[in-house]
Amino acid sequence: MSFIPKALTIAGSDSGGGAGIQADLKTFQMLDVFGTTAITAITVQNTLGVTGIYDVPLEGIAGQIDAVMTDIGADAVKTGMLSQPAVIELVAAKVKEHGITRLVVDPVMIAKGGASLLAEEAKTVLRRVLLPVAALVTPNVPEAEVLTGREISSLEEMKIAARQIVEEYGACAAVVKGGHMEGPPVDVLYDGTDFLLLEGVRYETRHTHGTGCTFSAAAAAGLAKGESLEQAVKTAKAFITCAIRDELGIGQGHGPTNHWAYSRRG
Ligand SMILES: Nc1ncnc2c1ncn2[C@@H]1O[C@H](COP(=O)(O)OP(=O)(O)O)[C@@H](O)[C@H]1O
Ligand SMILES: Cc1ncc(COP(=O)(O)O)c(N)n1
Repeated sequence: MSFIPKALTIAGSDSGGGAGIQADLKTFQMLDVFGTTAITAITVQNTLGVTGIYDVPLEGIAGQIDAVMTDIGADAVKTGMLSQPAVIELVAAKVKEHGITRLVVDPVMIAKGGASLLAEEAKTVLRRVLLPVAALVTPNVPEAEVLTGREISSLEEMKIAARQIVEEYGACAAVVKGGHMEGPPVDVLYDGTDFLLLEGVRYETRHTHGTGCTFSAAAAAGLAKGESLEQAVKTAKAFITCAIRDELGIGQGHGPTNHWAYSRRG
């Protein structure tokens, strides 16, 4: 039997299928990685927004992580919605306990519809305990502003934020995503030594629900396959660009992206 790369996502469930655990699993599958899950919260969600959040008890989250790691294992792990400080502390402890090194942290804070997915007091905990064990952190610009306490309105300021996340908070690398900036969406990777700009084309569409989840899951899939960080984020950028470009038109609000598009591209 040939080697099957495996990735674990620790994140929230999106009943609408576009973000969270569902986006992560679809992305892993399309990139030939076997996906496993530890669900942190169940959101009642569709393309119009989030109308309920049910947190999974800590023992349940710990149990899922242990069940996966002690049997199946994971070549990479990613985190999404962690919602509460105690969940972040637990995940950081489990990362150390299981010796997880390829950890992608997507610091999910607010859903596209505006619902808060991370408690206010959790933001400092995230910075203090999870960033130091991350191989890659993938904030969008508003998340990078919260993490660094800086306003970001230019490419230069995105670079400063990416460097701060690595040099001050201890992550191995950070990519600050430019989807919320004006003009072409450029993402900035800092790996502790060099900057890499991931250039993109902006598509005018409202179907961008789950773009951050999908990007970070694709990066985790690349790391699970043993790709270099640079290769993994380049593939992630291509994957999300195709997924936004070939919109599905599902739902009445911010619809999901197209997880088939990258492998079906011409
Ligand atoms: N309209 C768009 N067209 C093309 N790429 C986009 C668009 N919006 C976001 N992206 C890309 O999708 C990814 C996620 O972007 P972003 O919106 O910044 O994060 P999040 O989904 O976490 O808010 C990034 O690679 C970004 O450059
Ligand atoms: C369970 C869950 N996790 C993450 C997001 C963020 O995704 P987005 O910012 O693209 O709406 C979400 N809406 N729901």
